[in-house]
Amino acid sequence: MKLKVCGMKTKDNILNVAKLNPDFMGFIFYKNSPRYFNSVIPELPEHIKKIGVFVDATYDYIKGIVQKHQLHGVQLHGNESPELCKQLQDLNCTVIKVFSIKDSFDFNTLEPYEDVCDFYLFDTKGKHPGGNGFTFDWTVLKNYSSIKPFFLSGGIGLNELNKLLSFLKRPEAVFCHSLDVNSKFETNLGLKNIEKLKEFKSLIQT
Ligand SMILES: O=C(O)c1ccccc1NCC(=O)[C@H](O)[C@H](O)COP(=O)(O)O
Repeated sequence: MKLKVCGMKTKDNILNVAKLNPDFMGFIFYKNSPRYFNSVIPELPEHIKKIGVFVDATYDYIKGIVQKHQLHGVQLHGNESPELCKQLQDLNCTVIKVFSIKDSFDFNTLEPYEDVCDFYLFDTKGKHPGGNGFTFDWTVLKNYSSIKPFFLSGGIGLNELNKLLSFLKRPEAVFCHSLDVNSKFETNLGLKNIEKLKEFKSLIQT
């Protein structure tokens, strides 16, 4: 199972997380987030994909950030249109379209995005567009009707491990490509706990 660590902020912490070799690292380019990234991403090993997180940003803003930080992909947390996703794919960017779930979800909503994004990411619907820190009912994914690989996100931490490992054995997890973690591994906003991440990574990869 692949791992994305999201909401990175400071140089030392970014470099320490990078030593764990996650598959993706996420940087939030949404000014209202306490994890807003407004700095320079230090050089990372090529195999760690740099993902920019946006909420209802314009094409020009996203394109500017992608070019400035040499991002591999974008993660879209707002009401971005399929047309915008297509434009971003044409930039040679991996597009991860986020859908937030509370108690239920109409998977027909995904249909217009099928051909214009590379991954879906299922997060928990809460007060904020992301980083809410609690899980949604993963059994909702029993109705997942696509074959597109998805990221599972929202409140995932070490305490969720047993539930997570049993979810990953279920048929509805067959297209689960990566786990996305954030606030449950923080010592402070944007600052990740390396030991906890190391433990989590080893447990999801055994
Ligand atoms: O984390 C944020 O502050 C944030 C704000 C606005 C949009 C997205 C944001 N985070 C994106 C992520 O990928 C998070 O990892 C995801 O929402 C799960 O977060 P958490 O529930 O804290 O594990």
